[in-house]
Amino acid sequence: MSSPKTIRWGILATGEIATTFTKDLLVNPSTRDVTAITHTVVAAASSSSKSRAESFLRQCNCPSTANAYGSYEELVHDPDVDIVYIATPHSHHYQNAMLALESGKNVLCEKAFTVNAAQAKILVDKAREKNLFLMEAVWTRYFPLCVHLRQIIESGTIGPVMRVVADLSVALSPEKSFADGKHRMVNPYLAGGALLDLGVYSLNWIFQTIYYLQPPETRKPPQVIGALKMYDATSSADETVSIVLTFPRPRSAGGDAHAIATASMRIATTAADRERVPCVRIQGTQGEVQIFNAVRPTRFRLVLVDGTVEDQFWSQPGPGKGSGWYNGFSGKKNAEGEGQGMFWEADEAAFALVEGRKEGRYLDLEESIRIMEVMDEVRRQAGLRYPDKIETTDFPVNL
Ligand SMILES: NC(=O)C1=CN([C@@H]2O[C@H](COP(=O)(O)OP(=O)(O)OC[C@H]3O[C@@H](n4cnc5c(N)ncnc54)[C@H](OP(=O)(O)O)[C@@H]3O)[C@@H](O)[C@H]2O)C=CC1
Ligand SMILES: O=C1OC[C@@H](O)[C@H](O)[C@H]1O
Repeated sequence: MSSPKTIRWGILATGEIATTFTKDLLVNPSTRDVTAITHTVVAAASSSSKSRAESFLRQCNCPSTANAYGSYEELVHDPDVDIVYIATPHSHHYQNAMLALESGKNVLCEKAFTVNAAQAKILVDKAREKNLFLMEAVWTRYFPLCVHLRQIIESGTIGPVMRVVADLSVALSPEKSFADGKHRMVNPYLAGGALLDLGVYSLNWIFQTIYYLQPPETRKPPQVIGALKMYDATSSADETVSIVLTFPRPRSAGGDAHAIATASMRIATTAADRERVPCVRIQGTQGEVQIFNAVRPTRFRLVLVDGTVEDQFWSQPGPGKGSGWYNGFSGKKNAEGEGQGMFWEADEAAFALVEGRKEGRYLDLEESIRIMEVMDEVRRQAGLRYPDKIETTDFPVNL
């Protein structure tokens, strides 16, 4: 057996998700039966200071040889970096990804991909021009649970999918949690709000079960009707979003499919029992699949019209040890023997590099653009615009 190919990562930014991702990246891939690739971290950069990058590398147990940088520019010029993981707020993705691509680096960029579709298209063009890999890090889509879900749909078990209802809502008490208005969830200068932060997951559940499963030549953008409620009268961050989508589909595929995407940082999906109330329902003519966690799902329920009710479980292998990894504001810690599950998207990026692919298999760049277009349209209908300096497609812009 040939030895695994090691992918050398550079981590751009040192906040919450950068920490979780980096810890997950360093979980031994053999714990999830991946043997052809491994990951290492060769560098991390903080825009605040070199010492912040140093303490990040220590905190994540990165190799002692990893370079710490006090600027993102230094990171993207490190010749040892194969791929840059971008973990800044949404507002910064376009500038940071452009910086990395211009410097010849492959990129895995956190969700939401950019602030608007125009930025996303320019990044995609740049990646193609430079023949580089680029992927949006919607980690949930790479979970084996989601791969299996899509296989179930393709097998016809639930019949043609006619409707998907998807919600990601968390009661965050924003006035209390983010009182000074600076937090990325409510700060318009960071493209904060429910739509880009949470709604993007709801849209991904819908897109992956309706749009992605159509042959590329029949995929058409959905019609969109959206409503946004703003967080407060003075802020341009939304707290609750509801979107109705109609996906045009050939009659042979079941005809048009409907979907409803919702998200909120004001009220939770369910006030009490998250284990019993599904947040995503994928409904076909012969049955449905129910999902109980829209971000880090570990179980789904298959309910068929013949009366079958079956729960299926997927673990997230890793060292866990209740180490306080990021759990979406829940404050819960991962159990002993668990990882977060961000390694699946990292594996997909690594396999793409090894195989010479320039896009991910489970969420390609055209679809990331389509999803950004839906969010643009919702904002257009609701009259929500972020500050010019983060909506711009100019590069470079000092944010
Ligand atoms: N996949 C997932 O489950 C999750 C994804 N996310 C996504 O990850 C991204 C970052 O979120 P998260 O890690 O929670 O955010 P944090 O605020 O914890 O971290 C963001 C980091 O970005 C850097 N940064 C650069 N410029 C700014 C700026 N002007 N304001 C704030 N930070 C800045 C900072 O790192 P430095 O000082 O080192 O440069 C900062 O630590 C978002 O796009 C979010 O949607 C977030 C949570 C979960
Ligand atoms: O990506 C995310 O996943 C979990 C959410 O709670 C968080 O706000 C978001 O950024």
